[in-house]
Amino acid sequence: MDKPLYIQRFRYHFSITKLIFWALIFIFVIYLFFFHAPTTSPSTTSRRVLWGGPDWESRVLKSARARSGAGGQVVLVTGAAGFVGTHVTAALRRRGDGVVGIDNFNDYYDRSLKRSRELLLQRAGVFVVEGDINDAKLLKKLFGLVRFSHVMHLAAQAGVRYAMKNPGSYVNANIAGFVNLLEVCKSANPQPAIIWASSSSVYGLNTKIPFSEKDRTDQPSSLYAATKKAGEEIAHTYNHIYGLSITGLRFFTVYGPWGRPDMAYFFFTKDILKRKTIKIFEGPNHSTVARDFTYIDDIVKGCLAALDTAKKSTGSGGKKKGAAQLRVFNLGNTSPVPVSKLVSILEKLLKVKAKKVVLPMPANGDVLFTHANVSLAQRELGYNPTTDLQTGLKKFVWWYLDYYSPLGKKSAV
Ligand SMILES: O=C(O)[C@H]1O[C@H](OP(=O)(O)OP(=O)(O)OC[C@H]2O[C@@H](n3ccc(=O)[nH]c3=O)[C@H](O)[C@@H]2O)[C@H](O)[C@@H](O)[C@@H]1O
Repeated sequence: MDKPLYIQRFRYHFSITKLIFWALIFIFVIYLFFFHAPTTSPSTTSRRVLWGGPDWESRVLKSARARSGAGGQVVLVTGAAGFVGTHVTAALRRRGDGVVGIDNFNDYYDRSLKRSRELLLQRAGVFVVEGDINDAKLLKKLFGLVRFSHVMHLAAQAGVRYAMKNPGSYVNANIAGFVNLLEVCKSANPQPAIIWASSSSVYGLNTKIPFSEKDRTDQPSSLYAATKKAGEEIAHTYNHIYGLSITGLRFFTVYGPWGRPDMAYFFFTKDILKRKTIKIFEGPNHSTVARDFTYIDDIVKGCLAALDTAKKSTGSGGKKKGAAQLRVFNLGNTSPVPVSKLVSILEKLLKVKAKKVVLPMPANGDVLFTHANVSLAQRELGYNPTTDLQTGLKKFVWWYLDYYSPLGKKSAV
């Protein structure tokens, strides 16, 4: 039997109201999800309060204290829980410099490895502040507490191929973050001298070998390289306007213990041990792809020599007082090795035959080869790399097997 008309109307209106109500709830949830969810981008700071307070300040001050009798240098190391950052920080500490680290512990790769490196530095008496170089307040606070003589700027979004997946993280860390840091450095009193990590990737499509600092660097083949090249130009500007002393170091495929899991030598090791197939890229017409693999200890020596030979910045409080030092150096190994050779060394060290497939190099920003001419660094820094790939990989593999063994260092953290 048909219901009376007023009941039908009531039901009709009621269901429309219900529909509108749920639609509004749905829109609100979507809004919350997209605009208020904590960001997971690797290079952004989380919303947790990570710094400040008397205890935090006393840890910073303690870490910044140089050992008596040492050079009295006080260094802020950015990216201190990173691969190169950890090694450089530990070396500075060993020789008695005051060192404070800063790292945002982003999730670009396994955070627990970064925490293990932090623990290593903590045991050596270095405090790594958790924070982002884009946080101007934090940087100003640090410079308000400590008269840093140097900044070793190693924080970056690294990796050539990942730039196609997350371009924004490169702009955020390598450009915005660098500018933010330089802004704080230029206003500091005294202004620190800055040493920072550029990259061999700035040589891009350059075919003149070996790569020399005088060669062209205006043909980057990845966004990563473009942001590093931009960093070199930005360094020029801050040197020119504000009298900041700045040294850029072009690292060539750095490898070694405590390395980065996103790099080929690292994940090849992992995959070979797991009997997973690895991909080896080759160039056009089956040409070899090669890298000037450089061992971490050689890079550390280059970084410390750059710091020790850096002249003081000339400005103060944001004003330039005279011309300041501006340098760029290649830090490589001077002997490129084909990726296929890297794999055969790993096979011998791991005593496992790799399952491999050879593929044409995808258009992913990689270059075919790198080869450093380091004569400038030799002359000015006394830089002289001494570790060949076989020796360096042996040390890496020892570390890897120990760290990832059930009873290894990893389980101690
Ligand atoms: O020297 C540099 O400037 C750069 O060195 C490395 O970049 P890359 O040399 O590309 O190092 P890997 O990513 O470890 O690649 C090494 C070689 O292995 C090759 N590869 C990589 C991945 C893969 O699956 N198969 C493969 O054959 C690459 O094409 C490359 O020739 C670092 O990842 C960069 O952050 C750094 O700035």
